Amino acid sequence: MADNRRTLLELRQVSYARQGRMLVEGVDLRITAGEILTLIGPNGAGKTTLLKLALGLLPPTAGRIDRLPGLSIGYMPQRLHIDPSFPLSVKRFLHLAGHCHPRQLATTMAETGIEPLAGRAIQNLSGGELQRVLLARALLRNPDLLVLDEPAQGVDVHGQTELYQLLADLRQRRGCAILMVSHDLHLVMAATDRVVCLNHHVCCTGSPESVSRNADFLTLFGPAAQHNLAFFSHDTDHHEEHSHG
Ligand SMILES: Nc1ncnc2c1ncn2[C@@H]1O[C@H](COP(=O)(O)OP(=O)(O)OP(=O)(O)O)[C@@H](O)[C@H]1O
Repeated sequence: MADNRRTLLELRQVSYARQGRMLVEGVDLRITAGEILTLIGPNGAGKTTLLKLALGLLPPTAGRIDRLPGLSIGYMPQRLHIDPSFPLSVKRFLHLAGHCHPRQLATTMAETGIEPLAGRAIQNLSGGELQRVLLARALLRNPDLLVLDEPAQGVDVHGQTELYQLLADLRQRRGCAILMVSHDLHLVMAATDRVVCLNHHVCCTGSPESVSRNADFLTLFGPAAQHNLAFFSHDTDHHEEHSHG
């Protein structure tokens, strides 16, 4: 991607209300080409709702959302309903979802390390295996922006580290931006350029270091945040080398 500072997506004062409840309130958010931006926040804070607004799956109640014309987005949802009575191999699932060239399918499966799963029934995959298949599906769109809703859910601790490393590699190799929701605070802090802490409204935003020191962040996450800081300090130098600021 030639211009790494190009704005891909911008939300201005975006709100979303449902049944009289304000789920997202006055959010400003800008995603530029090639950056990794992570949304954190407690359960029910509106993170998934905000992703759906950004994707255009929900219409905002107020505010405006601008997407770069022709922007290609790959979305990995938090949940996927698969009919257990309709056996479907991983390869067929990806083929149906991707409408892509067999060579592109093979490359993407290699990139995400799921070749050994090709013939397995999608219904029988473990949580971590399924997450990689869903990531591959999102990549088949050749996205400028990958949107991932809790990509590491159901993945064990070792697998989580690998998954975040894979995301960093994908960004490096493909130059795509990544917007993701995560609860794995300490892992995310090392694997992201910018953090947005959401509790319906944006509580704080900035580099991982600045957010992890922010009073609102510490209030929201309490002891978990302190724990996180201990982990994060190990990774700070490493992260700084790759930071986009
Ligand atoms: N279709 C809907 N109708 C009514 N309320 C909804 C709907 N979808 C979500 N909500 C509510 O909106 C709030 C925010 O939900 P959302 O899924 O965006 O939160 P989240 O931050 O992603 O949570 P989690 O971390 O638990 O996944 C929750 O209280 C949820 O119950």
